Amino acid sequence: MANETATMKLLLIGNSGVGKSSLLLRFTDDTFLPPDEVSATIGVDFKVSMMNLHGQTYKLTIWDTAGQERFRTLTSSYYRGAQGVILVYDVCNRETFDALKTWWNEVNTYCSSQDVVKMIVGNKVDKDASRVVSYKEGADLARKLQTLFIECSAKTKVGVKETFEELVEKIVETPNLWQKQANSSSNVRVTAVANNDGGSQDYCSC
Ligand SMILES: Nc1nc2c(ncn2[C@@H]2O[C@H](COP(=O)(O)OP(=O)(O)OP(=O)(O)O)[C@@H](O)[C@H]2O)c(=O)[nH]1
Repeated sequence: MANETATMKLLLIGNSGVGKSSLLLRFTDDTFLPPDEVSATIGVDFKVSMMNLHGQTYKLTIWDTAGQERFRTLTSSYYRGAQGVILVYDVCNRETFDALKTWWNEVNTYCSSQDVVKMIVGNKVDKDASRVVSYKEGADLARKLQTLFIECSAKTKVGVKETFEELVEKIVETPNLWQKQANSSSNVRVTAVANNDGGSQDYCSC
């Protein structure tokens, strides 16, 4: 890849309260707000973060979408042009894990690229005593869907950096995403394609 800043659009989705905004804040500002200072996302918010990976700089625009249905009015526009999607659940809340099926289908419905890289993320592993979804269940689902999986905690920062790095790494290894972006958007400054042979990956829908 050319030594020039490339832009990526990443998305955080999942039920309300799973910790999407907290993960974003931990990653971009290395901060965790106490529960009484956290408010639900209304519509969509986004932050920009630079990442250096293998000598290449990436400008990440990370979109944090509202989990609450009533705020999700512009769904298709969230997904437009996204190269990576992080599907978050709370390891202490089974309903949020079961809801991944719906979120997965939404990604497949709205993502403009078949090759978009998806990652399932189990958050709040610091609350071990309250855990109801095991690591194995998360990993099994990811294996079934042929997608990436990680557990993390926005509170303790365990796994947060790795989440974004693994996702970006996988996007870089998926040349179709870069070629499509370069072809479809003349004002996006991506001048080269990842120099590897990692071809497009098939993701089955559930
Ligand atoms: N213990 C613990 N609490 C967390 C963690 N991540 C988030 N929380 C708490 O979970 C609650 C919801 O977090 P948010 O980041 O607002 O969740 P969200 O998914 O962005 O919610 P919406 O904006 O409604 O979609 C807050 O009280 C956070 O402090 C974590 O890793 N560990």
